[in-house]
Amino acid sequence: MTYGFIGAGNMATAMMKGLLHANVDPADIYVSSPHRAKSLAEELHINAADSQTVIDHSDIVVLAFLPNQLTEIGATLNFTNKIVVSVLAQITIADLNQAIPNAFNVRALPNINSAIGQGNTALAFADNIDAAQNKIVTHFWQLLGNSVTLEEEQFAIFSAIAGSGPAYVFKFIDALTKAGVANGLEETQAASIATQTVLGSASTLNQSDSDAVTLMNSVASPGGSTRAGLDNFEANQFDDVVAKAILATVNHKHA
Ligand SMILES: NC(=O)C1=CN([C@@H]2O[C@H](COP(=O)(O)OP(=O)(O)OC[C@H]3O[C@@H](n4cnc5c(N)ncnc54)[C@H](OP(=O)(O)O)[C@@H]3O)[C@@H](O)[C@H]2O)C=CC1
Ligand SMILES: O=C(O)[C@@H]1CCC=N1
Repeated sequence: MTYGFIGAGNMATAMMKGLLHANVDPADIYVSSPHRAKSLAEELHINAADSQTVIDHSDIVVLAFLPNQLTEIGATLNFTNKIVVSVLAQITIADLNQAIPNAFNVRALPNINSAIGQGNTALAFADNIDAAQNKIVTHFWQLLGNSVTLEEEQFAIFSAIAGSGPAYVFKFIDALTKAGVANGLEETQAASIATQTVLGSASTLNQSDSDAVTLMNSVASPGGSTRAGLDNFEANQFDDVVAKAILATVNHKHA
């Protein structure tokens, strides 16, 4: 199986690193982009080429440029009979079928954790995709982590929580780090403590039969310091802050 990437930015790099993490042969990965592709290909020992060559050499073509570039790029390249997987946020199957007719189009919404095989990706398939093609695409995403088929109406909220979500988790880790520094820790030490705490907590929740609130309460000893902190989160309407940020994410329209 050969994999082509049109675009060599943050998300494309995460997916290509994820394939390599899953032991895909670097010789089977192709990438094109105006600036970054060549140096990235040298770094990852994969192939850089012009976009049409990438398409022609690939069994699966992944679109990983910005959403507002679809019409122009779609009009200049020939994707006939290719399986085309777009990760362009907010671009629907109908948009893809219009911009890239004569292809087998798939809409995907991944996240950057794909780079280490810990991705979480939503998928929607055009009507002309058959079972064998569905299997090829699903297998590709399984190499990069978890994937789920989702109604297109739910892509916006999936994108906010799973696609943008890593940024919000990193923001929380940064806030914990800053609080650690403000209270006397050295910065790299504070960052390491905060990161390990988030990593361990997510794993504990993932391996537990409990939900997040039950585990939260299990940390808060009666009359203890955690309850004081949780009360402060509550007084500052932490849930509301998060809900508003997610709503802003969902409602944002790409230029
Ligand atoms: N970042 C993320 O976590 C996620 C991103 N996405 C989606 O992924 C897509 C890319 O986002 P992201 O990686 O963050 O953005 P970046 O800005 O990092 O990457 C955009 C890439 O598009 C390339 N590009 C520009 N013009 C062309 C062209 N004509 N032909 C080929 N490539 C071109 C750029 O090339 P060059 O670098 O050479 O200038 C660049 O590598 C977006 O559509 C976004 O919605 C979806 C889910 C998560
Ligand atoms: O910020 C963005 O538009 C993309 C979509 C999800 C994550 N990054």
